[in-house]
Amino acid sequence: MSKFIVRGGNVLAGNVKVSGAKNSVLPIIAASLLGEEGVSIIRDAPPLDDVMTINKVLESLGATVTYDREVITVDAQTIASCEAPYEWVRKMRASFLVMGPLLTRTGYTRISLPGGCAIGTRPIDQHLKGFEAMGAEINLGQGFIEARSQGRLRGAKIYLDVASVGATENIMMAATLAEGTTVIENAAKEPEIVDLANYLNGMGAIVRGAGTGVIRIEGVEKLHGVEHTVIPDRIEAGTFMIAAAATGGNVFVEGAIADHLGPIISKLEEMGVRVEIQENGVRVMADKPLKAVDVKTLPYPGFPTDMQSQMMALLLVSEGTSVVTETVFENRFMHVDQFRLMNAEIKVEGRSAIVTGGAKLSGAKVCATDLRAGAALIIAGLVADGTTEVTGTHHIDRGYVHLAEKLSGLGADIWRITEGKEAVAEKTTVPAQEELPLFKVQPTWA
Ligand SMILES: CC(=O)N[C@H]1[C@@H](OP(=O)(O)OP(=O)(O)OC[C@H]2O[C@@H](n3ccc(=O)[nH]c3=O)[C@H](O)[C@@H]2O)O[C@H](CO)[C@@H](O)[C@@H]1O
Ligand SMILES: C=C(OP(=O)(O)O)C(=O)O
Repeated sequence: MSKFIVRGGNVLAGNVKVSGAKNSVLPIIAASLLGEEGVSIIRDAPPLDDVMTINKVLESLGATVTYDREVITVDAQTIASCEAPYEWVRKMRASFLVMGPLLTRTGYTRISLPGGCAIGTRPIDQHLKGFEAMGAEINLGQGFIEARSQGRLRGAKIYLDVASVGATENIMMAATLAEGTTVIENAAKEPEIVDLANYLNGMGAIVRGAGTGVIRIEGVEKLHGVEHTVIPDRIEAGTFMIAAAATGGNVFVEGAIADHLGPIISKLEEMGVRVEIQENGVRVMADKPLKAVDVKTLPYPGFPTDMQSQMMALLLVSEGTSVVTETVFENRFMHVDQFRLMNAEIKVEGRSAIVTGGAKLSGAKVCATDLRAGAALIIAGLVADGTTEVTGTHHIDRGYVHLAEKLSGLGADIWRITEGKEAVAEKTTVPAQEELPLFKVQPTWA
């Protein structure tokens, strides 16, 4: 049992460095399964629990994965299994991203169904629709999804009913080794999609249009390992920017790419925060009372759902009433009840939350109901009177590297207690690899 203890009242100041993006590195590691020749080297890979989990998935498939000081190497020349086990897939939805690479490389895959999770039901129909359009046969049963193709997948035109990040990535990866051209319409445009496309192109794929609503992929026969540096995490950057603004601070967020943070910068400026864009990062300065603003989450380049709860924490201490509308996930207001424990006044009406600003937040015992809710509660703790204890730290460890140390470096009074001791989890190594059978899976059509 572990928890963060935050004593509110300190103004954040100084410099904080952003780690590599969780939502880039996870699909990139999955894409490494496409490398039939050579080894991939992935730099700026953050030491997150999610990264360790996907590495375990790859190891369970027979790839050799090493992790050392934010550098991952993946040797996927030999694949021993096409089945991603429940043990790992249940821990993290992004494990499902191995389906596209495995299916296109070997013609068969069986993956445990990723469960629904706290923030919404999160169906995978668009991923499956894409694979089917490319000629795969899909079977569901006993908690697994099985996909097989007779011969190589075939390029197809696929219109996504929702601009799903995961479906765009999975289909894009599957299309790299398909026969002919695949066109994904209404594709997601997130910077992480562009990072993945760059990685795939480095492996020898031909992907064009990533970052726009139409992505075109020409299938090739074979891909190889490549060296790649992951982009900085825009959500982590945004979290520090909001923490700085909430405390009336002056913080330089090193590595933040302003182009990826458009809606966050705009909203902060509307509220009266000064944001200075520099070559290697973004400075946030808040030296006067902040104004309430309305926020609506949307797919990129709209306001990210992954920043909604942190933004709500900031709106709680701004002047006036704000309306926060969540359009991406149907159940992403669970932090509201936790904020209420801290004396917040928030009314939820359907997909909108009406936030009464000017709250005198008071420290309380609260629980992180998901990853970003955890960060938001810590931000609220930074400005609350007294002490806040945040449990549910396993959610936070999925997506933030050394959060307590980074905030302490900015002057926050925050520490972590693990099993009664003052400690901070260090996660820099992948647990020892279990013995795996080393036979090579051949494509079903070979
Ligand atoms: C590892 C990763 O990159 N995670 C991010 C990714 O999640 P993820 O890729 O799971 O999110 P999606 O973009 O797929 O989901 C967006 C919406 O589409 C719906 N949907 C999705 C797929 C599908 O087949 N059918 C369907 O209806 C979902 O239920 C949701 O309402 O994008 C989300 C939206 O920006 C972020 O919050 C997550 O942090
Ligand atoms: C929802 C998130 O991630 P995931 O899709 O990995 O659950 C997130 O990063 O906030």
